[in-house]
Amino acid sequence: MHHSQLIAADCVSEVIKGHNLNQVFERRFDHHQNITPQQKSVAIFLAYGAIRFLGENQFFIQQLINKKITNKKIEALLCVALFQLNHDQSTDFTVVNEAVEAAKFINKSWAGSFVNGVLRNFIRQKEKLQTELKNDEAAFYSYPSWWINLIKENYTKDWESILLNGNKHPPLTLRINERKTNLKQYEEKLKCEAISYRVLGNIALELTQPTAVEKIPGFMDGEVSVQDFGAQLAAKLLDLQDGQICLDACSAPGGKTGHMLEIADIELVSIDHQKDRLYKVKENLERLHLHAHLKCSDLTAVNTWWNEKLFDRILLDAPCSASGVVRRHVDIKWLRRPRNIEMFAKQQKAMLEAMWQLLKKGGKLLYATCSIFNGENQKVIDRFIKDHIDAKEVKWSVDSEYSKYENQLIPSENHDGFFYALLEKN
Ligand SMILES: C[S@@+](CC[C@H](N)C(=O)[O-])C[C@H]1O[C@@H](n2cnc3c(N)ncnc32)[C@H](O)[C@@H]1O
Repeated sequence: MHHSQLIAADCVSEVIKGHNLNQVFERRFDHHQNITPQQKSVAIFLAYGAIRFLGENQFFIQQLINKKITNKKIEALLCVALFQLNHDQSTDFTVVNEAVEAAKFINKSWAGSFVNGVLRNFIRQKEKLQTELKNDEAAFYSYPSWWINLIKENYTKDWESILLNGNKHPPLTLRINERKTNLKQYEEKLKCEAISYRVLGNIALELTQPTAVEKIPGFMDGEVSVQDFGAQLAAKLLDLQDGQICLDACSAPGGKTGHMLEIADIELVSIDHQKDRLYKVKENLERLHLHAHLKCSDLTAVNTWWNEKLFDRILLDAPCSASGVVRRHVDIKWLRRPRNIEMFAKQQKAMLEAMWQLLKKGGKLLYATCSIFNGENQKVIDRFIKDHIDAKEVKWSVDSEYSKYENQLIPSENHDGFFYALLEKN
C-alpha cells in the first residue's frame, strides 16, 4: 500500500525518535520503490507540515487522549491528520477516512477505530481546543520552550515574528548568473513561459509557485541557481576582484562557491570534509561551467590540503545550528539541544583560528552562519577580535529589502536568517 499519509507518518515517527528528516526521506523512498511522483510529493508535503506544527499536534493529542500513545506510528499518523485538519484544504471527511485506512494498515485490530474516535472528537471540539492552544506557548508557536526563550532573549522586539516566520513556507529564490544573462532578459523568459515571480534585488527573484528545479527556465544551462536572497549576500560582501586567490571553507553543496566564481575571475580552493556533499559542489560547478580546486578534507587539518599560498579572501561558512533556516529544515528545532549551541561555538572558534593563519595581511575573511543564536554569531566574533590584535571588523550595510540588525539578517518574507561578520587582517 502506498498511502501518502502512511508514508508521511512513517517519516514523522522517525523524526520523533530523533532522526534527520532528509535522511529518513532517502531511506523511505528507497523502500517504497513503486510510489508515484504525485504520491511522493504529497507525502513530503504532509511530513513537512506535521513536523513544522509538531508542538501544536502533540498538544491536541494530549488534550484528546488521557494516556501516552505507545505506538509511535499511530501518534505520527494523528499528527499528520491533525496538520491537515488545521492547515490544509482537504475536507475533514477525506482526512479522517484516509487516516482510518492508514491506521488499519499499521494495526488491523484496534488502530482504525482509535484514530477515527480521536479525529472525530477533535473536529467536534476544534474551536475550544484552538482557544486552549493559545495558553501553551510552546504548543502555540510549535517550538521547544528552550528555543523560544533563547529567541526572546536575543530578540526582545522581533522574537514573535521570527518564530512565526519560521513556520511559513520558504520562498523559492533564484540567483541570476550575470556571466550568462541579466535580470531583464531573464524576466522576459519567465514572462514568455507565464511563470509568476517577484523581483527581490538586481540579480534575485522569487518564483511564486513551487517549481521543480529541472523545470526552472535556464537552470540546467547555468543561467540561474536556487539560492536564498540572504545567502546571496555572502559572495557580494567578500569584495572579490579578478586575480585574487580565495578560499571557500566549508563549501558544500556549493551555493556560495558558484556565486563567488560568477562575480570575478578568481582562483578558488573549495573544501568540504563530506565526500558526497562535495560531489554536489562539483555538479553545481559543471552546470555553471565554472571551476574551483575541490578538496575533500578536514579544514582544520591545514597541513593535509594547504599549498602554503596565503589567501586574499576567505569565506568561512561555518557549521551551525541552522536556526535561521528552520522553515526549510523543519526537523531542526526538534532535534537540536541547548548544549549543541556551545558545541558549535567551540567548533566555529577552532575553524576561525585555523583560517586566520591562512589570510594575507590586508585580506578579508567573511564569517557566516545560518544561525540566529547570538552564541554562534557575534559572541564568537567578539571573543575572536579580543584575542587577535591584527583582526578588525569591517561594517557592512544593505538595501531595505533586507531585515537586518547589525551583522544579523533576521528571517523575513524575503530571506532566511544569516549572520555575516567581515574581518580584515592588519
Ligand atoms: C553551512 S554548510 C556550507 C554551505 C555552503 N557554503 C553553501 O553555500 O552551499 C557547512 C559545511 O561545512 C562542512 N564541514 C563541517 N565541518 C567541516 C570540517 N571540519 N572541514 C571541512 N568541512 C566541514 C559540512 O560538511 C557542510 O557541508
